[in-house]
Amino acid sequence: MSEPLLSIRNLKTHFHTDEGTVHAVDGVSLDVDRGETVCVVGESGSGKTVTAESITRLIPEPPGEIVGGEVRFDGDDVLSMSESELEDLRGGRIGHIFQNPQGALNPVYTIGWQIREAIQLHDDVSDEEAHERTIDLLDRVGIPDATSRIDDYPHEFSGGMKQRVVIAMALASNPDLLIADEPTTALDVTIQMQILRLLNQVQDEFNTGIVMITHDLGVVAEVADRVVVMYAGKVMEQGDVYEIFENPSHPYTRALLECLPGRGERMEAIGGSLPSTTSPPSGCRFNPRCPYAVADCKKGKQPPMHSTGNGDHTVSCVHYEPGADPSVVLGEDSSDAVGDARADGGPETGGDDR
Ligand SMILES: Nc1ncnc2c1ncn2[C@@H]1O[C@H](COP(=O)(O)OP(=O)(O)OP(=O)(O)O)[C@@H](O)[C@H]1O
Ligand code: NI
Repeated sequence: MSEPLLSIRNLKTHFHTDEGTVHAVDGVSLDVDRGETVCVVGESGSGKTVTAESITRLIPEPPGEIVGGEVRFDGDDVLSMSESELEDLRGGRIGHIFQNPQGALNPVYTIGWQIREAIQLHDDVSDEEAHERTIDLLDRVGIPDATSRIDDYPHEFSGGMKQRVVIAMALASNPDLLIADEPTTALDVTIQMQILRLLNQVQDEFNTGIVMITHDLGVVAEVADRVVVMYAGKVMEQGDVYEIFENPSHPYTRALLECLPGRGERMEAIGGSLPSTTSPPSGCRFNPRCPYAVADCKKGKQPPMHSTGNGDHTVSCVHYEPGADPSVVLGEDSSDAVGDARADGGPETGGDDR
């Protein structure tokens, strides 16, 4: 198989604060292929944004510092790039869409001017051609009457239309990778769906890789090919979107899914709160809140990623260690299927062969 478009290995990003060192991202690995959407999910404060911003080194340094790991984009080592190489990458081959379109647009310039700037920053084209492409981009992101709206200022657009403008800017350089951090959170549900569909169309057309950060599992179900579940700076579980929804394996993922309306019986949020980021618990980060925690979960490091036996679905939990019994987490119903798949002797065999 060819190399992924984006490959993050064991990334560690810390913040040096008066209260101590914040381990915001603590050994995260993930891959994104061309044309693939990878959703990064997890509660507030789990390190999703810091992971995304570390990719093109957007985190404020200081207090932030990438203290370890590797980020490769199309084979290039991003963490060793010079500032000018990084500037070429940002808004060039990698486009960013942030949560709040307000912050991404400059209120004193027309949106046409801002998109033309984004085009000409990376492409040596005439004003006339940049103008044509601006209209084309606005058309493509579904802004009606683009020719006349090009001279409007950001405040003349609604929230949904502003986010479309931001997406047009991110697309100005025909990026290979889009990083979208909660791109629809500030928008109402109908607009949200339109924006997600738009990103999907762009992806189909240009084979763009997308990293989508969200804590909305409805969005995940809508757009994700693969899902990475983060908790307290660590990856708890990752795999194909169907696997994550059908066979959620980490107790944390299962708790997250049970919070989805219409899924489990429990609709309340997960009990307890995120551990201290400056002195996280030993063992699995989730152990203080985990109903299945045993002595092994409380010592040493975060467990390695163990295969669930289904494709590339992996989970950082001692109950999935080779030889362990995941039915502790999964309950009786699921023990057959998982035991069979793992082929290391589940308690009962000969159940239905799904
Ligand atoms: N500039 C900073 N200085 C100190 N700590 C920071 C800074 N930026 C982020 N952090 C800390 O890093 C951790 C991860 O934050 P991050 O913003 O990545 O979370 P998130 O998963 O994106 O949450 P949300 O869903 O709320 O956006 C948090 O504990 C946060 O307080
Ligand atoms: Ni965030």
